[in-house]
Amino acid sequence: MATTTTKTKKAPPVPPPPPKPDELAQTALERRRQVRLGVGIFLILAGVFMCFSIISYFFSWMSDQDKLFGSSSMWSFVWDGTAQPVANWGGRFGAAVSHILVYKGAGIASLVVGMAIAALGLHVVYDSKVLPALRYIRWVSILLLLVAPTLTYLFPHSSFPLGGRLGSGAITYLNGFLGTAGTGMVLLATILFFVFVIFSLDIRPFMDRMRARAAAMAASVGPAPVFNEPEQTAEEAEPVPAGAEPAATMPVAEAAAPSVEEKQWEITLHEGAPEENDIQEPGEEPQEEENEEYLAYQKYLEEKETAALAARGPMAEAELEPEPAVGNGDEPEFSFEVIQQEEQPAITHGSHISIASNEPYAPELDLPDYRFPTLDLMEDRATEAISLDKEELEKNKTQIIQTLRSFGIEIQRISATVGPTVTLYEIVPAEGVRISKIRNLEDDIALNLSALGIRIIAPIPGRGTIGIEVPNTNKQIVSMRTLLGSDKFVNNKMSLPIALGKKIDNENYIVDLAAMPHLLMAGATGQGKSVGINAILVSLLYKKHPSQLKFVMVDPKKVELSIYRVIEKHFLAKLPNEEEAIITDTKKVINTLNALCIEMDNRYELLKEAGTRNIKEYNEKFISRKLNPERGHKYLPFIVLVVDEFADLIMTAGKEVEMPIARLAQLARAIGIHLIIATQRPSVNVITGTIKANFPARIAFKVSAKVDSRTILDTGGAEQLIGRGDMLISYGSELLRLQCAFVDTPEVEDVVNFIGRQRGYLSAFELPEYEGEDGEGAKEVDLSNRDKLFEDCARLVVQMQSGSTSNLQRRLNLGYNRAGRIMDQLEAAGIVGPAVGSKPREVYFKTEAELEGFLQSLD
Ligand SMILES: Nc1ncnc2c1ncn2[C@@H]1O[C@H](COP(=O)(O)OP(=O)(O)OP(=O)(O)O)[C@@H](O)[C@H]1O
Repeated sequence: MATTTTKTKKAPPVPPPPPKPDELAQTALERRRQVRLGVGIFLILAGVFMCFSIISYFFSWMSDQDKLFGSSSMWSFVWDGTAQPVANWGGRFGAAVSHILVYKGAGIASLVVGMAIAALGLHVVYDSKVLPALRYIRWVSILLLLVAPTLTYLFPHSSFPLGGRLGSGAITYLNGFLGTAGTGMVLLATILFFVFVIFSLDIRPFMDRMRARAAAMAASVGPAPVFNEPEQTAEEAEPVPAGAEPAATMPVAEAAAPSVEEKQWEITLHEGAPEENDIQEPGEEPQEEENEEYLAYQKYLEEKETAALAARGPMAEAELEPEPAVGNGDEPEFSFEVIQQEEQPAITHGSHISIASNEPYAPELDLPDYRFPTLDLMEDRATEAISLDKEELEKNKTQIIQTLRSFGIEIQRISATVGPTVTLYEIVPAEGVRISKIRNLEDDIALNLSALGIRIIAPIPGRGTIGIEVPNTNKQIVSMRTLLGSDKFVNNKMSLPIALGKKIDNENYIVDLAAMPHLLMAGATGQGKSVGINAILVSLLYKKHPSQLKFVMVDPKKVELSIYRVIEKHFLAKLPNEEEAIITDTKKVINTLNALCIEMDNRYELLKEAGTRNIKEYNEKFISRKLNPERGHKYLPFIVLVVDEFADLIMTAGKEVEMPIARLAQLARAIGIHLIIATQRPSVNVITGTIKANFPARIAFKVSAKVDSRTILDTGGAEQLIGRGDMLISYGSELLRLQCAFVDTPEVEDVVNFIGRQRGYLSAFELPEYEGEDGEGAKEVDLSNRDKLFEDCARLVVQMQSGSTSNLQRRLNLGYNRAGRIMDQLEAAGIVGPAVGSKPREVYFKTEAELEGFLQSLD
């Protein structure tokens, strides 16, 4: 059987494929990395070895030097295996290296050579640029050249070669050339030169400060400055209107934003149906007019702004028109902006006052570049104007006539005024109908008309008619922008104009807070208080320059006013050393209120000295440079204290808050401190008699019960409001229904950010320091100079066993400050304990007999 063997043919060995070019590159890269690593580690070890050897040279140099000098050459010393062992930690090689570097080289300073080599090794390991090597060489050389001669110069007789040959050689040469003193000076000058170069020091600010101090000292002994009689009237110095540039660059009249033609929408219902033409749709023509003028005005502002930016150079223009971000295929777009902050000198309040000039003083020059917020920051709500429903008017009119007839009241005439949220039907009753009859039927009429929030005004003061207010089905939002752009707002001469809203006849309601002079706002939660506060604050921000107005903000709810934080350096005031300008902590509120009381007293002193009766007269005198700043006179900005949620403060701090508030409310009007206090709890223990007596202007938003309305306004009506900014304001003898202007939080944010982005003062306006009663920085009380009523107060306190300042005030008819002073004296005498929050102080004497004995011992 034949066998067949199949020989499998061996395949020839396949050569490995040639490496691809990028693989080659990769390998070369890897090899380079490894070489670098090796060299780097070598350098690090060499540097460390060198340092070790040099350090040990300090201790071993004497014995090793003998052995080294005993050898025929350095070379044979290092390589001679039979030579005696050396003490250097680096062995013979280390001893030889350090001998060369220290003894023959630069002494101790040679250490930097070892350190530099190790550092260079680190750079090589981490693959940094080689350039640092050159930098190292430069700095090492400088150090060696400086340190070696200096050490030799300072320790010329040291046995150790501190400066090495380099040091001794240099000093010997310099001593011969300049003498010892000259050498010292050259060394000092060289060291100073390098210190200034290395640390980039600049002595010019120091020199400037010294010069300024010298000038101030010279001025204080020089002649007093001359204060000129004014040529300009106070009116010319009036504040700049909203939206306008400061008066220095643009006259007030020119700067005025366009006025809005006020329109009243009145229909008169003659014998039934209203005439077509009687009704004018709100917001059509006037709105257009306003827009046109407004746009022109905006264009003017923009042009001005562009010109100003152009004047500031190319960087500023870049801010105006940022380069578009360039996107590339599917890569995400990436753009960045570098905001260059111009270095500006710090501005403090009244900082430009020392300008020697005959010109009237202009407080705005503190921040001459300040731009008022522009109207475009406010949302345009013109489209939200109502379309008046004639059917609704007709229906309501018929119902009113029929209801009154069913109660036996005939009417002569009825007319309607359509407001933003309610329509006022004015009725003239038939002859012989007594108004008291209608007033008595108020509830029944309201029930029959069965509309929510009906309010009857019988009679309308000064009109002799009876008013019935009926809410509109479609309510109009009152646009803040319209109010701020209105002629009445822009061109008024009020000190603190606030645009509150629109009256029922659509007239803009703009009043002067300075004349009010304080404002109390109350209403149930969610009815528009915060919007109202924002409307007031925004109005003031549109009208006042940061030098003319400061706010003290108290916000126990912590969220409502925090938005205004960004204008701290422009418009806010706070206690010295206080971090937060918006106060949320009750204890700090008490201190701030008391600080405001001190500010008030200080201002009264200034007014008295100036012989003026109020802040307006005082500032006018100051502006016309009739008051000397060196005698403490200064321009006084208005201060507006805003408290959002007063109830919270009263609940936690009670009298401690109520007393300074009442004091401020009573007295602060003349010196330009005004209060705006809001609460959602209109109860009698929050809005107390004292508070009410001092707040003649009060606003009520919708409340839940008539009693609350009475607490706020002393009359009912607020319970019938319809919410969402519908409000009643009691001011003077008037009680008006208003629709509050609407300003949304993002709009407020835009306004404050617009201001906050601008250059402000160095810090917030500082109120006077107030030391709390609780002993932090305890006041020094002089018991030898006790108040006349000290003993009476002591007896009263012991009788009542309660150390309460307000008790002293009430019982002995004392002022707040005096009662506080006496209480401090009682504490210093050890009759009462320290204050603990709002609680009365502890009385240490239990009986009057005990006290009498103590009082005699005091005498
Ligand atoms: N003038 C207004 N015009 C239109 N809507 C308003 C107006 N005022 C308030 N509103 C509406 O009512 C809501 C609540 O208003 P706001 O926050 O001012 O109430 P509030 O009384 O401050 O409430 P709280 O006491 O809880 O803070 C607003 O979000 C807004 O929708």
